[in-house]
Amino acid sequence: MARHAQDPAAAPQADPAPAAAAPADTGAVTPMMAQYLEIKGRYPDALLFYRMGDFYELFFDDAVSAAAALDIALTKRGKHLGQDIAMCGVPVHSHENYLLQLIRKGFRVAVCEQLEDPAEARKRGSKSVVKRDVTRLVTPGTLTEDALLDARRHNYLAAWAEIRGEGALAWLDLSTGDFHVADCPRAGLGPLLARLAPSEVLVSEAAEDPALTELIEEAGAAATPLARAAWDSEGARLRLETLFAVKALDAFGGFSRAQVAAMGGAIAYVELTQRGRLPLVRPPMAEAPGGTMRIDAATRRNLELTRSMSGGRDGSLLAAVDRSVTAAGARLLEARLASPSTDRAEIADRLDAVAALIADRRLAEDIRAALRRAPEMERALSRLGLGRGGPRDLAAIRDGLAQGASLADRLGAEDLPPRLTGVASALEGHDALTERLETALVAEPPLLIRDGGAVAAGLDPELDEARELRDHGRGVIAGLQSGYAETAGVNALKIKHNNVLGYFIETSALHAERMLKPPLSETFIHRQTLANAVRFTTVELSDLEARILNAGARALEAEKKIFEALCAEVLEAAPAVARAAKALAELDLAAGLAQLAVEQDWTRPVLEAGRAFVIEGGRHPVVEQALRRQGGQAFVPNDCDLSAEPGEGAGEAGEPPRPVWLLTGPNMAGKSTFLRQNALIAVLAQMGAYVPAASARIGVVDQLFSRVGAADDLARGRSTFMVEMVETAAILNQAGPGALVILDEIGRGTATYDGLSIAWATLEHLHESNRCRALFATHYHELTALADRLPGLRNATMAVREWEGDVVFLHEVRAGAADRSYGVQVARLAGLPVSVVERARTVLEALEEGDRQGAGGGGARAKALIDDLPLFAAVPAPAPRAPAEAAPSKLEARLREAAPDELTPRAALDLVYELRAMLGGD
Ligand SMILES: Nc1ncnc2c1ncn2[C@@H]1O[C@H](COP(=O)(O)OP(=O)(O)OP(=O)(O)O)[C@@H](O)[C@H]1O
Repeated sequence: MARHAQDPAAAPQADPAPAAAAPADTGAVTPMMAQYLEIKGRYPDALLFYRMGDFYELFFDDAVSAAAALDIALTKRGKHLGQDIAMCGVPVHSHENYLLQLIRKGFRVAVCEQLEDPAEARKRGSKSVVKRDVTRLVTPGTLTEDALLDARRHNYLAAWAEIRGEGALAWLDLSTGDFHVADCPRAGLGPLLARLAPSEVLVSEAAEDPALTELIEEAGAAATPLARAAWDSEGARLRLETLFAVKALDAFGGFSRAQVAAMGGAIAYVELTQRGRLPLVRPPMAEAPGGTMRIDAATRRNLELTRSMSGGRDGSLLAAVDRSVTAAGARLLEARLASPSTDRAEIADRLDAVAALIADRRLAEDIRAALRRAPEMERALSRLGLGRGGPRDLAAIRDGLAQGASLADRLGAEDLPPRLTGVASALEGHDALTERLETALVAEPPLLIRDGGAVAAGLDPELDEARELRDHGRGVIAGLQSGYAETAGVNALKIKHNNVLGYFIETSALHAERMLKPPLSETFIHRQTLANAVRFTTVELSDLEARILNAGARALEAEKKIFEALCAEVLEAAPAVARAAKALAELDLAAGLAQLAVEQDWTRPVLEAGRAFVIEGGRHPVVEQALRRQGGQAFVPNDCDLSAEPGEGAGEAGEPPRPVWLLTGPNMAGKSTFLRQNALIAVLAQMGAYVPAASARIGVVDQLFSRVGAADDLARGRSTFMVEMVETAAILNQAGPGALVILDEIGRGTATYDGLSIAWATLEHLHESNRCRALFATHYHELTALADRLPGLRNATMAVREWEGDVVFLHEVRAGAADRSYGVQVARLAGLPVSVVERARTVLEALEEGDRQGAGGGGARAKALIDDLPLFAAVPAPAPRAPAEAAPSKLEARLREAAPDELTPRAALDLVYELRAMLGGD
């Protein structure tokens, strides 16, 4: 629990609390309160952490909000303009935890520090206030502390700009320096945010667009408006050129005005929050349009790419494929998985690296062993860049580079594909810096430089001497004592210490005689004569004393100087160090994917130019691993061929392509699993991983869509069915020929016939208009008849066997259509009461019988059955629906619009014929 700075001991060095010295009700404002209000006035949207000695204090409304959010005591202190001042505080030494809680709850925090020693302030007069100012504005997107970050995830700050209808998104991880930008029209913002999952998104204040804010918040990020001036593309260009110390930004490639504005907005915000300290940002990388597979938010959720449905990492594809041993490797894996490539050369390059490490298992093992010992360099470097680093960050760079160098040696001896030779060369050439850090730092330095003991012995004679004095002052004095005894020829001479004189030389009155006379009196200076002892000092002794007293502070000063010099040297080499850090991440990723492929028996996919999609023996990576963990049934592999162009498929030459599969089969038979596994195989293949299949041949997928009969989205006030339809509409409007679409039980959220009709029309649209590769699972068996009419449609079904009235799932996908649903059997497996299952079975039989007899008969029969059974007969019949609720039939509508008075006999007869025809039948 945070204590409160109310007792004077808690804030020994601080000046009086804001109102403590204020006459309680005169309304006068103390100088300190004036300072507080002035600073707070500049940060109206943030909680102000106002430093007072060992505490950060919060006042007024800030205190009320923070005390509630942190569950700490809220107190009162003094008055301001006649009102009590609310106050609460958190200790400086443990403030990070509180900071994190506040940021998670959506607050921003301005950290206001004391910029001078309180003693300095006192020199200006007893009433003067310690100088203070905000040194940092802490927001979700600008965190750099390890304690506040998830090591295995990026923490992106994104900025979206729009100039004359052209949009762009820039994203920056301040904790690693990664900086990217891409064209991003408003319509593409949702999917891109879903991919990046930034924690904060900056938009122009001028936009004032609630829909935009809603979109950002839906992506789980905080939306932060930024003044219009920050986005001006010319100002932004200058800001970027200054940051990267280049004459023209073009040095990094051509950027559109919107891209420059977005990048400039992000950097302006960083400058604002870091109070002018320029972070170590890597030169921006522009993402080529269409360079990655487009996957929207709903698809990501559905396929559980990086998060499972329940929101955590467990159960996601990411968790199932992560074999990385470093945090940077894990971050790279997530970034790749979230944005599979569409560039075949790039994919092949990545796969070559994985293949090489599968071929040489020894090498892969050695790499992983070395990486386990390599500390996090990216975040250490970024903290050093922001002046927030410590000795341990330097040690991380030292050890990371050292591991890198030994890895480079190991890799250099092998014949490797380009990506791995590139890694090796990025890891070479840091020897001078590594050696420098090795000689300068102790093996395990402390977290903070002010703790002392970071710099190794033997580096700096001045530091060594100061430490010697600090730690062994007594020994040095003892050495001096024996020297003096010899010089004076007085064995009984002692060096002693008291609080009045400090160190002094003491001898008996008898021996003192000689020392009071020349030549000894030139060395020994008389200080005090007591009854039977005389005390002396020497210039050397008082000098030594002063040095012993200051030794601790001097040692620390010397360490700080060396630390700063080392930081400067590391920052000088920052771009190369950052490249080495990236290279280690790349190596970790490749070695992890190789490990995964070997361990899970995965295969290298073949990426093609056309629209093939031939998977043999495909498996679902997450379900398969879950089944294996449970130790029960093995996963049943299944083939899939959605190839869309003649000659691409696995079948006989001349067989027409059937890119759309309609999958039927009972509940629980494995339809959803099959659908998803094929999408996941495409994602894995294009991120550059091996895939869970016996073989896979895939024409690059540029858009991936997946929809499941949706869950309610009550937060947005949409019903299940509405969500499902909105999402389906998005697919039908967007999916192009390169898309892969997965639709699971579309239409199930409404009445049977409406659902069936919608599913029907959707399937036809996919086949006729979108002409993409698609998998469509349904319970509407009626749809299977479409295979006769749509040449690109193939019926497939999940095989089951019936055994003693129960259904046994074989999990095999076969050609053809399911004959029935087995829903009742599945209900029985699920443990529905026997009476209910039996009743359901009877009702089902009646309905099926009715169906065979024609539409009306079934209903009548079911009604008769219901009447038969007391259980159901006891339930009162539902009240008849109000006529207004029922939509008028065509017949009724036609009749209603007829005006009898105006009809000629002939027209009336025609109307009768017309109505009779509408009625249908014989
Ligand atoms: N190929 C397979 N091999 C082994 N087990 C499988 C396979 N496919 C699915 N299963 C098992 O069957 C369970 C149900 O699968 P899934 O949810 O895909 O069925 P479904 O047909 O979509 O069901 P519903 O229609 O009720 O949604 C899975 O959780 C898994 O345990």
